[in-house]
Amino acid sequence: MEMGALRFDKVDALLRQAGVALAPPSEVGDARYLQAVLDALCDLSSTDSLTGLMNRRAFLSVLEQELDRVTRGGEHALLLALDIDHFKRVNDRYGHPAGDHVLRVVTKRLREAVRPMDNVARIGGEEFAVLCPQCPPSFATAIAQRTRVAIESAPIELPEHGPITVTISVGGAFAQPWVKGNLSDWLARADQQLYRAKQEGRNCVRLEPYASADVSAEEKGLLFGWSATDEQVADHGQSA
Ligand SMILES: Nc1nc2c(ncn2[C@@H]2O[C@H](COP(=O)(O)OP(=O)(O)OP(=O)(O)O)[C@@H](O)[C@H]2O)c(=O)[nH]1
Repeated sequence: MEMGALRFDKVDALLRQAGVALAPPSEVGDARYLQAVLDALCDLSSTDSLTGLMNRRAFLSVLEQELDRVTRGGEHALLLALDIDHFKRVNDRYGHPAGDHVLRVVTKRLREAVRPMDNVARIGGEEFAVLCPQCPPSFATAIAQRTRVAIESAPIELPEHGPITVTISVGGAFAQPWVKGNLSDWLARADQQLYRAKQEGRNCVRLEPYASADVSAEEKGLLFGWSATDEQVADHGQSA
């Protein structure tokens, strides 16, 4: 392929604007340059530019993979939906830049409040989500409360305006092993709990009640076409 036949003016401008500097093809060769452009565009299209978090599109893709893993017999996964309380008032009182500052501080605190393996994303204006893989339901309340407390526990210092108290409401829902899950259903269930948290006073956590799924070997076979031998292999794999 002739590099001269491709137009790079728009992509160059976009990457420069995003602060991405790539070595030119004359230095690294055509193939490596093209790969670097593709990688940079992938990063841009999956990142929220204000907070640096994964955006909704990228998060849905991660969630889909996790659902698949859990459905095939992994451990439970917890999805948290988190929303800043009365965020409109922050914008209205202190201005949009102050609101943006709050979004960045909330991001930092959420990242610090969860495990490195958990995925934090910004999925809407003032709405965040956290995916906690391998999360036994008995840990869920503590994890969700940790995120809530991380935001409430210290005021956020607004440049030019001083400290304000910010709180979040948190809703959570599980993906269960051996249950064929559905992405939009999982999101909707977490959102339902978030709605409950808002209705029941804000600055609180509401998790869906956990129902254990006892799935027989026969049902697993029907769901995934597994044989008893497959299952023995999988069980040995897990306990090793
Ligand atoms: N500063 C800033 N504000 C944003 C951004 N995205 C969305 N918003 C604002 O987020 C606010 C959301 O307001 P509402 O949906 O009414 O929710 P709320 O005021 O947080 O109220 P509750 O969620 O019911 O507690 C609106 O004022 C949006 O303009 C952003 O990127 N930056």
